Amino acid sequence: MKNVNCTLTIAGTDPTGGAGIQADLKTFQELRTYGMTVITSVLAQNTTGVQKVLHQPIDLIESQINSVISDIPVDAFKTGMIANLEMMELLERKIPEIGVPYVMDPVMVATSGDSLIHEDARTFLRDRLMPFAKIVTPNIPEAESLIGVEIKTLDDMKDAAAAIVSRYGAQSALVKGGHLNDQAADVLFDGKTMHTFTSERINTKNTHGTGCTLSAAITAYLAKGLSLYEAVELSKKYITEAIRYSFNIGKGNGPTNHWAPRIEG
Ligand SMILES: Nc1ncnc2c1ncn2[C@@H]1O[C@H](COP(=O)(O)OP(=O)(O)O)[C@@H](O)[C@H]1O
Ligand SMILES: Cc1ncc(COP(=O)(O)O)c(N)n1
Repeated sequence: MKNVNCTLTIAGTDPTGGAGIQADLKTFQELRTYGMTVITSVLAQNTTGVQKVLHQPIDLIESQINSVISDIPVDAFKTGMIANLEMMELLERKIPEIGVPYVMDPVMVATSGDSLIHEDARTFLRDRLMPFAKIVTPNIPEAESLIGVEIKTLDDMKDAAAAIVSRYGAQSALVKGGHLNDQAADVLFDGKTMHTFTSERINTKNTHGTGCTLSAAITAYLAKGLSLYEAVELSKKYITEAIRYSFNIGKGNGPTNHWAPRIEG
């Protein structure tokens, strides 16, 4: 019998370690799961933005997934940056094969403002991959792009979460309020009930990788067998402390601190 819960992220990289695969792996590790990675795109990026991108060949992405699932049972997995249509078509085949709770972080634009996904792939992500998701975790610009409506208030966020579930078939949607000015409230609609998770807004520019970290934490907690509500509640606490004690390094938006949630309880 295996003695650890196993997590997998399918995403792009960040050599400065703040976002993407690297943030996911740190989160998986801190939350005491066995973290694994499939790399979709290799990026040259840092706290100031994205300098270069190389998408991996589709057959190499498929082989990485096969290497993992033919050997080690995955308990929950997430996707982050899936840059183009070909990668999404591959994932449409592979997600049901992986067959465990799937967390979709619909990554579109980095904190720096750089676009991380081709325009034509957004529709595919929404219409073909979203129905597989146990939870999809858009930030406000991503939710606006998904439903085509502007989001300015908490009520708009709730409407967006409900629309994502009812229109596009995700089991649940967490619309994150990090981009609203006066609050750090996230809204979860689980198909039946609307929940709001609120924390104080921390006055910092160091928010590089916050979305990656939050969705990786949800994946880890789901892998450990927690309910969706518990997974989101604990992940919100994790990201709040990781932002509160974020590292003041780099010339742009610094990274989150993965030790903080543990040190501070
Ligand atoms: N300044 C902040 N203070 C506290 N929480 C924040 C802050 N900025 C973002 N968050 C939280 O971090 C998580 C990621 O949110 P967000 O920044 O909206 O996503 P993304 O990184 O995908 O753009 C959410 O739980 C959000 O509420
Ligand atoms: C490879 C990769 N994936 C995702 C993000 C988004 O990061 P954020 O969590 O700051 O929105 C990123 N900057 N790089």
